[in-house]
Amino acid sequence: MADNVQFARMNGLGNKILVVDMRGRRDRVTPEAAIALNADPATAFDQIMAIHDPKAAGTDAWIDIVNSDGSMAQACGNGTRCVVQALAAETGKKAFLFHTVAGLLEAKEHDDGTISVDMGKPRFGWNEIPLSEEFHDTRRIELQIGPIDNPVLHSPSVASMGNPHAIFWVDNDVWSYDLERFGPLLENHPMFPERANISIARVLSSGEMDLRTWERGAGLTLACGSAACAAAVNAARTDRTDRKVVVNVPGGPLSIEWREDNHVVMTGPAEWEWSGTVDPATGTWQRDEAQPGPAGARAL
Ligand SMILES: N[C@@H](CCC[C@H](N)C(=O)O)C(=O)O
Repeated sequence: MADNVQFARMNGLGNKILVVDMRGRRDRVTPEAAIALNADPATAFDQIMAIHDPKAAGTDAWIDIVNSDGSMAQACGNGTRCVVQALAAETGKKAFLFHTVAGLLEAKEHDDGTISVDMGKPRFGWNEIPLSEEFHDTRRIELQIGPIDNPVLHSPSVASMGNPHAIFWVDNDVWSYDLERFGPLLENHPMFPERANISIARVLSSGEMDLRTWERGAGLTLACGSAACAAAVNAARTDRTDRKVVVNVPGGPLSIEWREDNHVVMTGPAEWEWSGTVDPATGTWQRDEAQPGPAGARAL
């Protein structure tokens, strides 16, 4: 047990997150540990957010993001809010600058407990997402699923929020689509050489939409923050909505603003559930009944 680290089980609108404290260590959470943790119903998760020592001056931490299949992700909006809440509870700080493989992320906790994350600038180039085919206009690409003459889902908008997203626009209730069936087919479609997060979006008004997401490397989720950002920017650039929208994901509403400086800011809640210790090499874990969590004191 000497090699164990603290972790907190948290969620961002139901997106299941394990925040793992890897500060002061040189090793990383292994894919084997991630797969073992996900196989246990008590610790099953969508993403691990592993907090490492900062690698650059002026930043608070380096964050590794691990999907439940053990693969690495470049962005996780809901997980970032969880990291902010955990570190704010530990340090009393309200504003943070994180470093991830996709770049720098500014985040802050507000007085009402909600957390905003500047998710950076969206990228729309076909080779930035990336796609395997050249498209000059990624607001609507040729891709469909279902019968060839009557596709169930077709013509998505695509974007990178650091990670790849495809947004399929629908007119009907987002729950009337079998995302559990079509999600994995589209996630692994040859169009997406690095796979993709697949979302179904229904625009309700110029300021609101419903969204369901099949996450790359994690499957069906109650919330995907980067998908909400990708849906919001694509809705705005296809004139479906304004640049400031509420995105209703199954876990609740997220506020997304695509600012004039091209940065996308996501605001929403984070929730601590319980804490424990885990071996980052194997995933062997133990619950710590004494940890009070953010409302009391330390979560990590
Ligand atoms: N839940 C996340 C996104 C997770 C990453 C994704 N599965 C990927 O591999 O890109 C969020 O809240 O943004």
